[in-house]
Amino acid sequence: MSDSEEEESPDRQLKLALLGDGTSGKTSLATRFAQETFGKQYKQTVGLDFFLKRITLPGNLNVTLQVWDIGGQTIGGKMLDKYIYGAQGILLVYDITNCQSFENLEDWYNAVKKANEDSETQPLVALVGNKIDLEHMRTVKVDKHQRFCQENNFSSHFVSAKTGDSVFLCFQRIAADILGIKLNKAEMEQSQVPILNSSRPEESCVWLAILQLPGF
Ligand SMILES: Nc1nc2c(ncn2[C@@H]2O[C@H](COP(=O)(O)OP(=O)(O)OP(=O)(O)O)[C@@H](O)[C@H]2O)c(=O)[nH]1
Repeated sequence: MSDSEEEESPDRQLKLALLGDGTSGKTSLATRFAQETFGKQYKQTVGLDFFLKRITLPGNLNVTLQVWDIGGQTIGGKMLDKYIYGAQGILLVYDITNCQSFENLEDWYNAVKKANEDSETQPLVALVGNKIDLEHMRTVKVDKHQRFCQENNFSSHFVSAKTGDSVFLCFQRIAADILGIKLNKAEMEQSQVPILNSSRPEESCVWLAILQLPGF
């Protein structure tokens, strides 16, 4: 066998876009996932931020996730279409303690449909209820969340960027769904625990760049 035949095949690359109202926790989810950090201080995303993280799915499949953290203020802006375009996965993020952030997902989803109206393939869409550490302040009923998922064929996720609860699992499930890979129960349970104290040496995390685009 020649050297080239022995070389590993290149990583799969997936583009995932985080959409939703300002303060729903998109940047916090991206940084929790890609950097295993959390900041209490709110700093509005202007335009978009961009993160990369490499994960390994069952079957030793290395996947590099490009996470596009799109600022909540971009809704209605002329760049939003371009940010969404080409994403294989969309995470519609809301804050479970903020009804308005849930109601406004309809507008975000419309923007996704518009950006993809000429595409042959449609992105996989996931509904992500964030801030489950604040369960006692929940104002968006789980029923409502589930109904929205069923009506639109979204996958369903509840996470906390603050504690890390289910954040890795959320990204892992979405990547696996896009690639048609089934995760078994053990794999899902392993990823569900808060990632605050776990070390995952097999994953390398590269924070690439922060693009701050004018006009929003
Ligand atoms: N308690 C709690 N607070 C959170 C969580 N996720 C985010 N926050 C807080 O919510 C605020 C907003 O979080 P961001 O991640 O900046 O929100 P965003 O959706 O990126 O906001 P934009 O940049 O305006 O689009 C910050 O003060 C975070 O610390 C969470 O899971 N639990």
